[in-house]
Amino acid sequence: MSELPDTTALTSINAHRSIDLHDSVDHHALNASWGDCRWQPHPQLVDAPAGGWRDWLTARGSLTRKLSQAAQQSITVQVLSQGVGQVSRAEARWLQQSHGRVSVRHVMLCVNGEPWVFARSLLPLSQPHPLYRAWQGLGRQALGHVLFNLPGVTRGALYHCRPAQLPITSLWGRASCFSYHDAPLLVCEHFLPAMAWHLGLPHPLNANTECRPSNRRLTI
Ligand SMILES: C=C(O[C@@H]1C=C(C(=O)O)C=C[C@H]1O)C(=O)O
Repeated sequence: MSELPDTTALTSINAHRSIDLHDSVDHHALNASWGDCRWQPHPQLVDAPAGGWRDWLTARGSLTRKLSQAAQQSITVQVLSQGVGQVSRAEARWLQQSHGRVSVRHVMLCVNGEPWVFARSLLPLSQPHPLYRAWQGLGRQALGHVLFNLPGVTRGALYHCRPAQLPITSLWGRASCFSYHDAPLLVCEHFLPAMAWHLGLPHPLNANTECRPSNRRLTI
């Protein structure tokens, strides 16, 4: 089977947009440092997430839809980048792609312009992927709209990571592998302080501390 063409090398789709988050984000650093994220199966964290966090970490439906219901507003997808990118060893193992190329999509799921969730999704390119065309055409449409409206897509077990494992301020993270006609697609989602603040979720490290986000925003 021939490799699918993907001419972009970590192309920033929104190069003209500036990101002004709680921390300044060097996107390439963000991509390269992803390997530091330690995913654990749910039972290992079973007692850790307090209060409403458990529900957010274990819900298996569309996160975009759940966020939109909780915020009572529509969610906007800000695409940070999409194109061939680096994957960590753990991610490569997860996708069984130790030598293959992978297309990496980084987005912020935003409410009122504030980033609530950072998501990193990976689609292997080492052989033709049945979701490749839809993936390439996503733009600002949420990946969840494709994944949860396509019969035959299945979702594997959810894994979690503890807060503060990204170069931006992140709270709990969750990840799982979707499968369509045996082709995998890995979706990793990290909850951000603005979401916790607006939804009244407890600070993951100190239940008595509020998750007040910085007043800096994603600017477009
Ligand atoms: C997977 C979903 O799609 C969301 C949208 C994403 C995107 O557009 O890149 C990525 C991760 C998700 O949080 C979902 O809604 O559950």
